[in-house]
Amino acid sequence: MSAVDVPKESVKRTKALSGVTVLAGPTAVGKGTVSTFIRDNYPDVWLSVSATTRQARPGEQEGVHYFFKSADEFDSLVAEGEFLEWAVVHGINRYGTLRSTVNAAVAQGKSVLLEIDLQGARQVKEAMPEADFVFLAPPSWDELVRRLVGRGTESAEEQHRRLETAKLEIAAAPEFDYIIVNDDVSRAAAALVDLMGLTPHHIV
Ligand SMILES: Nc1nc2c(ncn2[C@@H]2O[C@H](COP(=O)(O)OP(=O)(O)O)[C@@H](O)[C@H]2O)c(=O)[nH]1
Ligand SMILES: Nc1ncnc2c1ncn2[C@@H]1O[C@H](COP(=O)(O)OP(=O)(O)O)[C@@H](O)[C@H]1O
Repeated sequence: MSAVDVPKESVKRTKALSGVTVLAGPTAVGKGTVSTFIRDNYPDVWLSVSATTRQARPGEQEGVHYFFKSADEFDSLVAEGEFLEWAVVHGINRYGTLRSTVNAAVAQGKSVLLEIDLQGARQVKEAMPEADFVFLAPPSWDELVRRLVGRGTESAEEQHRRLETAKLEIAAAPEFDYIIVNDDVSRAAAALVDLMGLTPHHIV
């Protein structure tokens, strides 16, 4: 796998705060890790809980990590227009953001964060162009490969497939308003929270 150039950090605000921030980025860059860190350390951020057809993993709770749905339940939600966006991610499972939960949080003045994939980010951009779009980038291509391999949750074949997708996702970085490099989880989380107009406190 040949190395590809990764984008540099760019967090200078270029548009008005909208209350909705979309975080996307390539596989294994640390989207889940940064989101979990934010959920645990920044209660002022309202982290959207997605619906998914994938199986719950040990320790995952309904309504905290995801709303777990059967394929039929997911179909009904799609048919009823309940999704702000949804996509098939990594070829198998469907994931989507429920319109009602996001709208309710926005109406209450919450700072909403959606951690979704690139296909979903593009759909939100169509529906809510005023939202803030943040791309989470790896410090380097080699580090992204190390994180994917180090996580050890995919077969070698699946890792290869995800890295091919990651190249396309990295090429889409210019579609985003801001870029945060996930070099250090607490620093990247603080940069994101700062961008969302909230006070990033320092955790020792
Ligand atoms: N489009 C979209 N993607 C989502 C949503 N929720 C999660 N994802 C993406 O789905 C992918 C898989 O997430 P997850 O099931 O946690 O698996 P893991 O990232 O492989 O541990 C990640 O790329 C997430 O960004 C959503 O509501 N919509
Ligand atoms: N800033 C970081 N430095 C080093 N390792 C990281 C960092 N952020 C995440 N990781 C590790 O990289 C791997 C992929 O992170 P994960 O959150 O699962 O990625 P994603 O949700 O984007 O697929 C995990 O093993 C995680 O512990």
